[in-house]
Amino acid sequence: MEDIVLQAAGLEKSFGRVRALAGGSLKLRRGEIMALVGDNGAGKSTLIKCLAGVLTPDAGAIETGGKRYERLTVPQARALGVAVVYQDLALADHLDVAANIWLGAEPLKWGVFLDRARMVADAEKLLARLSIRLTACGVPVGALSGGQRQAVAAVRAIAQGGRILIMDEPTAAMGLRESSHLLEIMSQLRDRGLTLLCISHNLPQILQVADRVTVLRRGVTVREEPARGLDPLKLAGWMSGALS
Ligand SMILES: Nc1ncnc2c1ncn2[C@@H]1O[C@H](COP(=O)(O)OP(=O)(O)OP(=O)(O)O)[C@@H](O)[C@H]1O
Repeated sequence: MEDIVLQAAGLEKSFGRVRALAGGSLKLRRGEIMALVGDNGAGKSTLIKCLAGVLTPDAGAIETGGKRYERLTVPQARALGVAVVYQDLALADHLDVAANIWLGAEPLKWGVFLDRARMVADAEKLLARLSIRLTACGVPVGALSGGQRQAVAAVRAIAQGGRILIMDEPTAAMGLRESSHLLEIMSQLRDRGLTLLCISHNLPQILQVADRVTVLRRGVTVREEPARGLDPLKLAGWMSGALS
């Protein structure tokens, strides 16, 4: 049976005269990587912002956690486990891995003092549970590679309750080795039962890890396909409209 964790249907959103979304839909299953693809301006960012509660759709609905929402606020989306791992990552470079994982949700001793020992122990436990190997937890994140930083941002989202992770171009500006490390981490997170929705322009690369692909064209979801064996050229054809 399909285990749907989030479903969006008929989402519409206009900015003045620009129709960014005109029928965006999406179905996310537990423990899958869904690639969200489309040409520039197809509405991908607008769609994920609606899911994360950053934008209010003009029409359509989002179903998650057994309820239907016509609008979500950011705190509501977070409480429902929807977390965006932003491209700029919003990490504190001078703080170490453990401090970044618990940033804004630090464990306290006697309700007042920062419980550093617990912070490190919990971070290490979580990384081990997710099978993510990073340099020691005491290293400032400013010294990590792009892939490792992205992993820290994803782990932070999970530590703070994220179950559906939205990643916008996670491997953009990364070298080959770094991006393949990150793709590996994404697969591990999927194998631990997390759901990943990932915007990507790099079709051959995202097809290496995605389970399914949603194609947006001019604000409309035109395809939802299994990723296995999908030809990137065919995918590009659906994106541009050269193939219907
Ligand atoms: N805040 C905004 N104000 C006005 N127009 C906007 C705004 N946000 C998005 N748009 C427009 O909506 C359309 C869809 O934009 P969106 O950023 O969602 O597309 P995208 O698929 O993410 O594109 P890209 O791959 O280039 O990031 C575009 O025409 C864009 O210019």
